[in-house]
Amino acid sequence: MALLSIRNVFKSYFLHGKRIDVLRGVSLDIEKGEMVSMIGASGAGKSTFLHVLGTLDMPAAGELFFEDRNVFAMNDAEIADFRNRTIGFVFQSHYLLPEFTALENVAMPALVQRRERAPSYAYARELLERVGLGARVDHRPGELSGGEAQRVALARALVLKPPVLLADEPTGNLDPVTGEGIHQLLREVNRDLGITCVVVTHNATLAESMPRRLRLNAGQVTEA
Ligand SMILES: Nc1ncnc2c1ncn2[C@@H]1O[C@H](COP(=O)(O)OP(=O)(O)OP(=O)(O)O)[C@@H](O)[C@H]1O
Repeated sequence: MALLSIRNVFKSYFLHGKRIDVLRGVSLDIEKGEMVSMIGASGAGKSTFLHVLGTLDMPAAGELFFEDRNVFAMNDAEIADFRNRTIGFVFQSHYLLPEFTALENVAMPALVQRRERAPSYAYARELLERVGLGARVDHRPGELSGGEAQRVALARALVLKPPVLLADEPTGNLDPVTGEGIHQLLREVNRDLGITCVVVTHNATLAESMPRRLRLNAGQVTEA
């Protein structure tokens, strides 16, 4: 059984009386432990796809299964709980809280969503060491480089130990060398922690380095 299975998903936007059909019957299986890249032209719908896959947005039609669980059939509270337990997100912007340290930012989801205290700090510190920031735990976001801030965001996305990580242009704001460092970390997260990763990227070289490559075009997802 696939870890994630999307079935016949449709999603349109309506703006100023016009309808944009972004996802037009997308079906896709992602197996546990896969490392998948997704490319596609600007505006093709990659972010839309990732948001639907991550339950941040609901489609007009279609199904999402996580193992044998029918996710879109759940109520809102169940979907939110599913998302918190299952999916880590990294976006193009890091969205770190400026008044908190790197350590506090990474621990935040565990503090807020799981109401933990000590264990989350220990694991948050371990994750910051894993992303090479053991010496920056007390820095606030304004005291970090762009690449370092994105590494903190990656550590934060992992603190609840999600089985799935979705990354939307995680290197879009970074220079190529720093971006490659983030992709390397994503590969390590996939290999060492066994986390299933889907990475949307404009960088064709990085996309091609992933074991499985998808393309979003004309509302359809195909193997690239
Ligand atoms: N909230 C919205 N309301 C109306 N149209 C939207 C909305 N969000 C996205 N769109 C449109 O839907 C299409 C797909 O957008 P999406 O952000 O998913 O594309 P993308 O492939 O991620 O693009 P990019 O690579 O430029 O980030 C675009 O044409 C966009 O203008």
